[in-house]
Amino acid sequence: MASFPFILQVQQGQHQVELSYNGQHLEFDGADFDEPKQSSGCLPCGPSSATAAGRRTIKTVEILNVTIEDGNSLVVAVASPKNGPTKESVLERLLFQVKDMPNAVQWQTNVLAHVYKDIKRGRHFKVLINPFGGQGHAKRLWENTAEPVFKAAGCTYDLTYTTHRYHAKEIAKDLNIRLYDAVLCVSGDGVLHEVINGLMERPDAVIAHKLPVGPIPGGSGNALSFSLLGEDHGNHVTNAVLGIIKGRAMPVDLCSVTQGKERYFSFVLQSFGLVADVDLGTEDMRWMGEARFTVSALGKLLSQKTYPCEISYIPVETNADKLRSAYNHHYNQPVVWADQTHDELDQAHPTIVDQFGGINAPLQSSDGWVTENDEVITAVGGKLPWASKGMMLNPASSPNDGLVDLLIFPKGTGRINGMQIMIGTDTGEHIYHEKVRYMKVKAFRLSPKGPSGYISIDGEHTPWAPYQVEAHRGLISVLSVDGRYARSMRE
Ligand SMILES: Nc1ncnc2c1ncn2[C@@H]1O[C@H](COP(=O)(O)OP(=O)(O)OP(=O)(O)O)[C@@H](O)[C@H]1O
Repeated sequence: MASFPFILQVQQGQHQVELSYNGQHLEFDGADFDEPKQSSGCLPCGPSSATAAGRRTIKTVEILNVTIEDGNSLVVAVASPKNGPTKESVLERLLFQVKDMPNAVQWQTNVLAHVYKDIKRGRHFKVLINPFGGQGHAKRLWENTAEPVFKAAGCTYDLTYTTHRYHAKEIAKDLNIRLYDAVLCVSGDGVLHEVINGLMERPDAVIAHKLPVGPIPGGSGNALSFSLLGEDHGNHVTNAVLGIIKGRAMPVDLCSVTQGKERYFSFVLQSFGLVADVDLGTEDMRWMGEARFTVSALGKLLSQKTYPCEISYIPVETNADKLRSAYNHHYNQPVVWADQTHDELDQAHPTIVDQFGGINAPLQSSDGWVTENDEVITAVGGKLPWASKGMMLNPASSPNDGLVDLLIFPKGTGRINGMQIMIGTDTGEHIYHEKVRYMKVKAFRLSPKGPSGYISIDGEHTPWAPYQVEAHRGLISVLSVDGRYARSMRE
């Protein structure tokens, strides 16, 4: 391979421009990005970030494609942060006139080989769109924002609009997985939950569970998207698409949830009490978008309603400061990708066996179970830091530590403490509040004692009956550029 920097002289109208790629950045020297013609064909129109000297720098991860078009145009397609407070990425097509075609073709080949060094270029996706997710904007988000970015990157796809509940699950169960590099859901977490459960229920789950998934935020909560992209970018469609095009398969744990004779796989939250009420009891507030969760949670915290239950768990760490140290230690370790690790499901172990026996097995004292009979405001197990925008319930969550985060707001919290805790969930600081219990557990079992109420598994309404949860390491993979979730705990 040629050595860095790869340099190409091109023309941009009257300007002579030098394109220089050094393996980390692409630098444009002499370009004038202020003229609208330079972003012709961009969807949406690209921002200007030219400096006085006509220099501009684009990171490798932001480069989608380099194409030669109309015989003598070199087009560099990028998705980079726009100027302004949100720093949301936007698609731009930067257009130059080629002066020396053989050199331009060589430059294109060298740059693309490096930009897509560890990742397949021109991936083919199965795309599922829930036209009714969130506030019903998923179709528009796909057509106006996501699709142009995939096209610019040379990706292709088969598209299906979900027409009914469980449609995504049916599709995942029947999908010819060999055709696709990933399944993408333009939806909330509910459709992703269906896809994951569809893949896990297949007779060939041993192979199917390896098909990566990718969220494109089109629901109300978008917990996976926020966890991947962070508080500021979780709702940004172009950022999500960039992560899908340039990401690698990151191993992500699934929780096995057993209830009666059923088993579900959960990747977001298993909630009881207030959080389940907020999740499932606010359908009539869907018009509010993600604000429905905050508004409803506030009302319910003020009411101080409690829910009797028995909770058993196998604790691993119950101290919030120690959880933060462990989080930071782990966060600084090198990333491990799905193709560099083994999970529990392989030809030698073709089914997932719950180490702690599931809901119908007696609790073994040798496993270290602790049991509490009490009333709680809410008890939530989970595997993702963010539950929605401004609601970081499980800040110590890790994609693949093989453990479940368990959060309990006990009875008697009081309104003032309740308000402080609620404010704390914005940044995850609630876990340090004296009235909050937050821990890592190997498994937990929750038996509701009240007459009726909500239990939510990833936003799905499940029966009012005892359930048991344990995590299984790296059972699915999610496309990610960073190989870890966005930072959710302070250093
Ligand atoms: N065409 C459809 N008609 C009715 N329901 C649908 C349709 N397509 C999907 N669904 C159901 O909608 C549910 C919620 O979908 P989704 O997760 O996309 O949105 P959401 O609930 O707004 O988002 P979030 O889970 O982030 O809160 C899914 O469980 C799915 O079964």
